[in-house]
Amino acid sequence: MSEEIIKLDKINVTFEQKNKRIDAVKEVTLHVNKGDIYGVVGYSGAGKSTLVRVINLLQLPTSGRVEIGGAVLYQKDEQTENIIDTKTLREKRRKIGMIFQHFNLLNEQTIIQNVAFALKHSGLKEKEIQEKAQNLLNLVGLDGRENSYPVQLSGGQQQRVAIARALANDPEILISDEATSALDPKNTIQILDLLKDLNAKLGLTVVLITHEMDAVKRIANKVAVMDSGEIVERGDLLQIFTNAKEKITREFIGGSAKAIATLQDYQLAKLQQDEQIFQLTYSDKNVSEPILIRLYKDFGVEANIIYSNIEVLRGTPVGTLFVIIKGSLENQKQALEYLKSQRIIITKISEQTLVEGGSAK
Ligand SMILES: Nc1ncnc2c1ncn2[C@@H]1O[C@H](COP(=O)(O)OP(=O)(O)OP(=O)(O)O)[C@@H](O)[C@H]1O
Repeated sequence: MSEEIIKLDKINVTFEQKNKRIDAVKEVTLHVNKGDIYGVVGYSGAGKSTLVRVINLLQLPTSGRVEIGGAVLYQKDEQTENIIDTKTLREKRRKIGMIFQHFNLLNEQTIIQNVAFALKHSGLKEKEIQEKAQNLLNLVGLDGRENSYPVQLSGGQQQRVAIARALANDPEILISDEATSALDPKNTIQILDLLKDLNAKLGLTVVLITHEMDAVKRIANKVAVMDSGEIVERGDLLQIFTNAKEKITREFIGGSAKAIATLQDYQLAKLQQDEQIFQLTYSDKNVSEPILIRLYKDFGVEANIIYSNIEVLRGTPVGTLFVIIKGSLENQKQALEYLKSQRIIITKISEQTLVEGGSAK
């Protein structure tokens, strides 16, 4: 079984202001396996930053339990509050790197000095610090730039420095809080690919906070959707993309999920008695196979495509078709069995699904 490196249980964070109480995080349980790239998406104000700051107790929860790498950092229920001692907390925090939208580099220092700064309390000798800082810069693709100053670098390069700095104390976890939000599309892709690379090379667990589903699609294996302080949906990337239940998830995913709204407005009313709508999702080698032609030839079932889309999830093309299948019930049943045998995920688009997802814009 995979090891759960982050275990947040029943986390609540409430901010009390003069006349106002803000429940920023409500009863959130989030478990992240070692080696996951776990995307947390949501609109601004959903509570994403507050939730991830709980992981290293930069934000103390109002109640709940925080366990990181098997150590309980914080636990509070009605009777008791237990928090790990300051010294151990400081050590634990060093094992959790963080990067942000703003790179927060020291502008008067060269980039190698910026990285070395994070090693000040590492116990290493000055020469070892310099060597390690250089290796980290090499790791993030900045060899040869060590004596540049932050202003001499592009945004993407500055974020690489911030990543090298975040990795200085060999963290097992990296929290990325909107780290690509200020970057142009090309740099965004490069930084995301670097995070994926570090995840593969170092076994680094990444928590990726973002409002951009494209970032999640590119590198995450799991995703949670936050809305008004709660996680409203979560799962494996493919599962969420093929079978999102919540309207807000569909809004984030766009593409085929949005097509459901169009179906409600347009297609469903036109269905004949011997017709049903299905969403077919297929990946890998299936993508190019002429499956629908076989449905007609082998099973006498007509399949009329009303929407098609291809997404690339973690480098794998995933196709989605919405089809109206027409034929006798028995033939339809056989055709669906055939599709299943081809490892195609079939979701019947029922009236209920359409109503639930229908108002997505
Ligand atoms: N220190 C604080 N004091 C009071 N309210 C806060 C504080 N920090 C966050 N909040 C409020 O908590 C809610 C959640 O904010 P949070 O920053 O976690 O959301 P977010 O999903 O990360 O959005 P963004 O991407 O805009 O940061 C918001 O209503 C915010 O105004």
